[in-house]
Amino acid sequence: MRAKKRFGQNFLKDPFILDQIVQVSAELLQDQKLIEIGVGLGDLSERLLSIASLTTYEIDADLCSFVLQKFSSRSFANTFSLVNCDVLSISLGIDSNLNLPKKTDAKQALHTMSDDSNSRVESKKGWLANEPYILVSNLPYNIATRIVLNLLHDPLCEGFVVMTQKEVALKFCADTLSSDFCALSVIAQSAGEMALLFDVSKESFDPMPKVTSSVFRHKKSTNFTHIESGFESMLKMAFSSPRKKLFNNLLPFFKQYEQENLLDKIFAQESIEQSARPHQISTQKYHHIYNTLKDHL
Ligand SMILES: C[S@@+](CC[C@H](N)C(=O)[O-])C[C@H]1O[C@@H](n2cnc3c(N)ncnc32)[C@H](O)[C@@H]1O
Repeated sequence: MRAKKRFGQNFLKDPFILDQIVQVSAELLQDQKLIEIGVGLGDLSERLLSIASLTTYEIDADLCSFVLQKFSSRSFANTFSLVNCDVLSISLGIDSNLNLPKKTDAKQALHTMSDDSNSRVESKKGWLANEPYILVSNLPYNIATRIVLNLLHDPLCEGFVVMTQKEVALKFCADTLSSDFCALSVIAQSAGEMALLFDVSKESFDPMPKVTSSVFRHKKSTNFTHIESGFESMLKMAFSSPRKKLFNNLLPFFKQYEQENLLDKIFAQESIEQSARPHQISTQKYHHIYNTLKDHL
């Protein structure tokens, strides 16, 4: 079976790494549904079936036929469902975009976005299942960031174990003060607990990718509340020039709500130095900044 580059097909062949992924997944899994993105040649799916029933989403019809044929002669203790579709065509039902609200009706936009998000959480519709689930995947690298963001936003995704390029994993798992700390790290920490687990060398795959990969784990916080798109818009501005002062990056965001004076007060109240850079501020402080702005509108 020839790998298709456009679908990010780098198949994980190292049995030791495959077993390690299954082991950390088993530790995370309780009674949730188990879901995988990308069946590939079925090596990870086959091992995951030893711990639970599994639903796998796969875009490539050729791989679906190959794996169904391969599995036809085996009997698994658990049930396997293979869904041939593009996961990104499945509606998230939650607004995860990082676009700024329109300047003309900025105040209205900020309120509308938070109102919408509350009602969405209550609707109990998830991205990849309508019941609590854990996702395990060696992700297609070209869409890995989008997939991880979707999982972080989905209240029904209670956790995941994924492999991405190391560079992406470092961003999602970075802590304040690290040079990798960015908007993705703040979003990840807002949703729950992240842990960078281990690196995987290029040689573990066929075909070999150009870069090293890393496996990381997320556990959704038990008191998870929806991550508002207004908060994400603020983060986008905060990290727009990562080496510049946070104050200057945030000023245009506050200006559009006619609250530039409030930014000074928040910095004083939160004991944030005017010279602070975006990566030096904790996730908690970013929430305080956003909530104080919202309280003033
Ligand atoms: C990096 S490979 C991993 C395959 C296998 N799980 C493994 O570990 O070897 C990524 C898999 O995701 C599939 N894929 C790529 N884009 C997808 C999409 N948008 N929706 C569903 N599956 C996708 C690819 O066809 C491929 O099988």
